[in-house]
Order: sequence, then structure tokens, then C-alpha cells
Amino acid sequence: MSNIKVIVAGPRGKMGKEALKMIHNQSTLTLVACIDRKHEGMTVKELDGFPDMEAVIYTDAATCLSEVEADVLIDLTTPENGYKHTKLAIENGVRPVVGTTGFSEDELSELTTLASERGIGTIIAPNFAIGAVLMMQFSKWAAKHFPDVEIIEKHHDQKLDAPSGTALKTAELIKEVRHPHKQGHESETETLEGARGADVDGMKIHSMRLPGLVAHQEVIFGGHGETLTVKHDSIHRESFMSGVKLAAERVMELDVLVYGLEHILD
Ligand SMILES: NC(=O)C1=CN([C@@H]2O[C@H](COP(=O)(O)OP(=O)(O)OC[C@H]3O[C@@H](n4cnc5c(N)ncnc54)[C@H](OP(=O)(O)O)[C@@H]3O)[C@@H](O)[C@H]2O)C=CC1
Ligand SMILES: O=C(O)C1=N[C@H](C(=O)O)C[C@H](O)C1
Repeated sequence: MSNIKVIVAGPRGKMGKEALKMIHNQSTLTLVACIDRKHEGMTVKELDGFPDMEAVIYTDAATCLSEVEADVLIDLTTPENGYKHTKLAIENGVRPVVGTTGFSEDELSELTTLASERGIGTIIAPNFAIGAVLMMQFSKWAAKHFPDVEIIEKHHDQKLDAPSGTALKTAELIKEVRHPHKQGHESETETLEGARGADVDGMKIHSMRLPGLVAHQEVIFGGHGETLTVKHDSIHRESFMSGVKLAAERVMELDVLVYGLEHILD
């Protein structure tokens, strides 16, 4: 697979910068444009500290996605804008690869329908790190044997959405094998609201936000006289880039939306 023409939305963000660096350093993807909130008409290489790339920056996503000849949109923005960009991309025949988290269930289901109707391959991956995908799969396996489980996710303090997309996806995978039931003492009460975390079918999700963190998750299972912890840490955003590259290549072979990188991993 060679020369996949890519648009990146959110190029100045923490993930966007890393994605530009990755695209610059490999040969199958070519950056053809960026969607940003600033720098209309400038090229990437004109921005301080950015790679030597000729791609033009658009501030209007609709113009960019309808005018630029592109195969793939990589979206790394915010929940609200990521949803709009994904929809626009599908409508314009550009395949979305979406890392942006925080979409509602309704938004995901609308995008799934739209992608199928138009036959446009789409990948929405709450986590592109291969280790995180394995952590989620191991958790699903463990939940078959340990149905009492709590998820603790820890992220940097600039994150907009809580719980993280990864924690929600983990809970969704566990739900496939776990019968809904209340955990803890049947009469337990919270003397401080939120103390027991968010609830998904009785399992709990706790979200921590601190400077210094990147992206971390522990899934803790409790059994009779034992606990099992499945843990993943992204200590650098480079950890997400092999997944972004793989998704941009594999999305070219799809004609529906898939949610989660596990669907394209061998
Ligand atoms: N799937 C995965 O593996 C991962 C997913 N993520 C997700 O990716 C997203 C981005 O994360 P991160 O890079 O840390 O966040 P940042 O806040 O660092 O970056 C977001 C960028 O999006 C830009 N932006 C906002 N609105 C628009 C718009 N309308 N058009 C173009 N650009 C826009 C922001 O610009 P401005 O600065 O001007 O506001 C900012 O540069 C989040 O949803 C996060 O949860 C993060 C890591 C891994
Ligand atoms: O915002 C982040 O940083 C991350 N977001 C994704 C999520 O919500 O799970 C993936 C990763 O955890 C980093």
C-alpha cells in the first residue's frame, strides 16, 4: 500500500503534532492538508517547530474535505468537532480514522449508519496503543472468570472527557461476557457523592486527572482470596502512532465503520 493521501485535523494538538511527525517519517502516507482553527492558507512548514511539509492548512473543514483530493481524514480534535469532521468526511467520500474520544452513543450509532449507507470505511479507535488494545482484550477474558471488576483510568489534566474512551470501551467489552449485577455491599451508601465512581451495569469506573500523567489504566478483578490487575501505561504519545498508521492503511479496505483497533489487528 503506498501513497495514501491524508488530511489531519488538529495538527497543533498533542496528538496532532505526533501524527504529523509520524507521517513525515514514513512512506505509505502523504499529508495533503490540515484542518486547524488558525493559520488559514499557510503551509505546515511555515509553522514554528513543524516538519518540512507543504500541506496547506484550512480553517473550514467543509471546504477542506470537499476541495482537497484525499483518501483519509485523521481526526485528533475535540468531541464536538471530531463528530462534525467525521460526518463531513463520510459525506465527502474521505475515510475517517478517528482518535478523538467523547462521542455519545447516539453520535456513534448515527456515524455507523451513515458509513454503511455510503460504503465509506471508517475506524473510530478509543485507543491506538497496541498495549492498550491487548489490555482491553485481556480484561474481557478475565471478566469471564472474575465478574467483579473496577476500572481506574488516569490521564493528564487537560483531558476534556471523563471517563476516557478507553475505559468506556473496556466496560463495553466486559459487558459482552459479564451479567449485570451490583458490586460491593448491597446496603452500601455514599456519604460523599461520587465516592464509588461511575456505574456501568454495576461495575465501577474511576477517573483521575493530574498534571504529569499521560494515559494509564488499571482493570482490577476481585475473586475469592485473590485479585488480578491488568494494567497499561502510555508514557509517551509515540505509543499511539503505530496504531494510527495501521488504521490509515487498513481503513482503505473497509466499507463500514469499525469501533476499536482490535477489529483490524491480526
Ligand atoms: N485514540 C487514541 O489513541 C487517543 C485519543 N486521544 C484523543 O484525541 C483527542 C485529541 O487529544 P490531544 O491531542 O491530547 O488534545 P489537544 O487539546 O492537545 O489537541 C486538540 C487540538 O484540536 C484542535 N481543535 C479544536 N477544535 C478544532 C477544529 N474545529 N478544527 C481543527 N482543530 C481543532 C485544538 O486547537 P486549539 O488549541 O486552537 O483549541 C487542539 O490543537 C482527544 O479527544 C483525546 O481524547 C488522545 C490520545 C490517544
Ligand atoms: O486524552 C487522552 O490523552 C487519551 N484519550 C484516549 C481515551 O480517552 O481513552 C486514549 C488515551 O487514553 C489517551
